[in-house]
Amino acid sequence: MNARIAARPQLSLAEALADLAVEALIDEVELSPKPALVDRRGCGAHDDLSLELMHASAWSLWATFHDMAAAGEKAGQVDVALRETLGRLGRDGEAQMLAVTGGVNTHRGAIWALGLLVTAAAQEARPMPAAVTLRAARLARLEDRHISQRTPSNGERVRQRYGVGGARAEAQAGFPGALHHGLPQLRRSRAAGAGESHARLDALLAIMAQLDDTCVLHRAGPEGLSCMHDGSRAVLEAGGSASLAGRRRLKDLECHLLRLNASPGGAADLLAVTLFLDRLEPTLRAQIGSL
Ligand SMILES: CC(C)(COP(=O)(O)OP(=O)(O)OC[C@H]1O[C@@H](n2cnc3c(N)ncnc32)[C@H](O)[C@@H]1O)[C@@H](O)C(=O)NCCC(=O)NCCS
Ligand SMILES: Nc1ncnc2c1ncn2[C@@H]1O[C@H](COP(=O)(O)OP(=O)(O)OP(=O)(O)O)[C@@H](O)[C@H]1O
Repeated sequence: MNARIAARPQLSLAEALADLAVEALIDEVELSPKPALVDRRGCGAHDDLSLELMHASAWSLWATFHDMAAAGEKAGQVDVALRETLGRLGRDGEAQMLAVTGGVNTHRGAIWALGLLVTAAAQEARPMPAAVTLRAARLARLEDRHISQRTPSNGERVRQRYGVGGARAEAQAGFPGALHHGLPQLRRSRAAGAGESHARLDALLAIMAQLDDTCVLHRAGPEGLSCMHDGSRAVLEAGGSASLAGRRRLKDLECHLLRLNASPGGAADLLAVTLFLDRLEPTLRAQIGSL
């Protein structure tokens, strides 16, 4: 069981879920190396992000995740009223994040994905990954009437230009990048004897090998996306990040992504989702006890 959680035996369900979400974000950013992303070595392809900023941003989101989970628990079911409450909490969370980071987007995609998932998890008697992602998808498919007509986001521009789905479609489909790629690879690599960091890195690569990541498309177009897909697949096919051949290919992949200024931020968010889903049921069973 997780030490931080174990030290607080009286957690409510919403508190335990907020802890899990923040912890998934911290573990994602701390994982090193990660190709062209912020990690303990540096800021990857980003000149406006740092490890410290990512930590401060993750911690600042605890209350947002808590309130989303509490809203899910109170509502008890998926409906438009809950979707609109989440929209409001998500926009407030984004504003809080931007206040902490001085206007830099550190975790917009993560607020969206983990926000839906903590809310869904709060409603599941037995929060197994497939059930929680399905419920989160049902929430994501509902329309929020209060979404304002803001200036198009980077994701919106890229979706229109290249006809890809992005963060919204990934959630509406039940997070296949995490459920069908990240999580199975994490568990396969562990079962094959890889250390935990290598297993997590392999999970990230399995996500990167297939995701239409709008962060990459926005910064480096289709060339960047193909480089990410092909390069990640090459590492896994060479034996994964724990093998020498895999590590050589990982180095090539990072050089290539950095040259293109491409950063797989969407894949990083889905790694956080993968870590969240991996721990969800066992942690809540140990922590809340009533599952
Ligand atoms: C859906 C969101 C992420 C906006 O997405 P959009 O693509 O328009 O914007 P933007 O480019 O700013 O952010 C997208 C982010 O998603 C991540 N991402 C990119 N590609 C993908 C992908 N294929 N799959 C998953 N995540 C991705 C990246 O981190 C990226 O930075 C979200 O910010 C939103 O709609 N918020 C409104 C408030 C709301 O309803 N909140 C609900 C909280 S649960
Ligand atoms: N370790 C990480 N390193 C970099 N980005 C990450 C990391 N973890 C998650 N991300 C995600 O990547 C996104 C940031 O990417 P990016 O800076 O490309 O977005 P942007 O603000 O839309 O675009 P840009 O800064 O290129 O104009 C965040 O929404 C965040 O959720």
